[in-house]
Amino acid sequence: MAALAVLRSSAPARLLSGSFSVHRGGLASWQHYQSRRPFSNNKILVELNESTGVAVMKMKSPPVNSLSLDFLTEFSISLEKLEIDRGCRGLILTSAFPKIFSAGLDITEMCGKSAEHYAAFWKAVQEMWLKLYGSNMVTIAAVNGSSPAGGCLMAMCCDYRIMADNPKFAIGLNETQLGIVAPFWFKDTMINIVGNRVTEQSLQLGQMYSAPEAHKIGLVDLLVPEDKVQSTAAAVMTQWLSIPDHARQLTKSMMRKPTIDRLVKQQEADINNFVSFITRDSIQKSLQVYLDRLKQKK
Ligand SMILES: CCCCCCCC/C=C\C/C=C/C(=O)SCCNC(=O)CCNC(=O)[C@H](O)C(C)(C)COP(=O)(O)OP(=O)(O)OC[C@H]1O[C@@H](n2cnc3c(N)ncnc32)[C@H](O)[C@@H]1OP(=O)(O)O
Repeated sequence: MAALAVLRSSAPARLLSGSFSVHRGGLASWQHYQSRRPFSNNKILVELNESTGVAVMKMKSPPVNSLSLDFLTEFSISLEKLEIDRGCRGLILTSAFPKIFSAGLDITEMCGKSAEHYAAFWKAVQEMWLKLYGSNMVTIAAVNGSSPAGGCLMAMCCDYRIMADNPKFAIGLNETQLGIVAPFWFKDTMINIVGNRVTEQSLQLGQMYSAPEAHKIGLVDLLVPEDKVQSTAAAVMTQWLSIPDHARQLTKSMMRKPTIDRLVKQQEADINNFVSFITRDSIQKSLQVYLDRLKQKK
């Protein structure tokens, strides 16, 4: 968080616009952030409304917004651009697809690849978490569909979660169902929202909660009809932005810094842990079985 605060105060918006090709239009128009990365297929659509200072980030990686290395890299770059843009104070994170917010980490990135690939992938997952959980902006997740594991983590990183009131949509950290283990920083993020007891049970069982259940345990803050998710997110954002930025940001930092520092202090060790865990034959087998089942369910 401290690192992001420094970035924000030291990079003038003019410089940002120049280096990242941010095109500014009239007051009422939406701005489109175009990524220049050659490998980018624009899996993330970002629209910044200059008059409100609110950006809407829509995940758009078919079919299910799984978090691949490319996706995560593009996500972190997009987020960093917004973070250092003084004209942007709030971020609404949502999905371009009805029914799916995000399917979580892309399982194919964790199967049958090299140790180097796993290390790069895990670093990208860490970066996504550090940037989103440590953001100075007001962040609101407009959860318009199911959101297992890494998808749930993204929503949990936000300051407030609004979910579509549909019992068919589920959210939770289901890692144990795949035969894997949610890392300590996933666990800490959940504890900070729902407390130790609920987290322990959820993680052991790999529990997915329907939208009403998630609301009941406090994993999501508000349930609204599917067609009201975006408008409600905008309305809640207005409330949050009425608080002076410096006071809100310092409070957020005070609450989240210990959790963030814990990973920052052992980022390399956490990558090594992940690589040695995911390369075990038994873990590779579990993931492959899970993936095959997913593909066969149709
Ligand atoms: C000792 C301590 C050591 C610590 C080490 C730490 C290790 C921790 C490692 C990792 C943490 C992991 C985090 C994760 O996020 S794992 C991912 C968990 N995600 C899931 O379980 C979601 C699985 N998907 C679903 O449940 C469903 O797909 C759905 C509800 C998201 C959507 O359902 P539906 O609309 O019916 O779509 P399909 O199921 O038909 O899927 C379409 C298509 O997409 C593929 N797919 C789905 N999810 C993923 C995914 N997460 N990754 C890759 N691919 C995915 C699916 O297979 C279909 O493919 P197709 O048949 O080829 O079309």
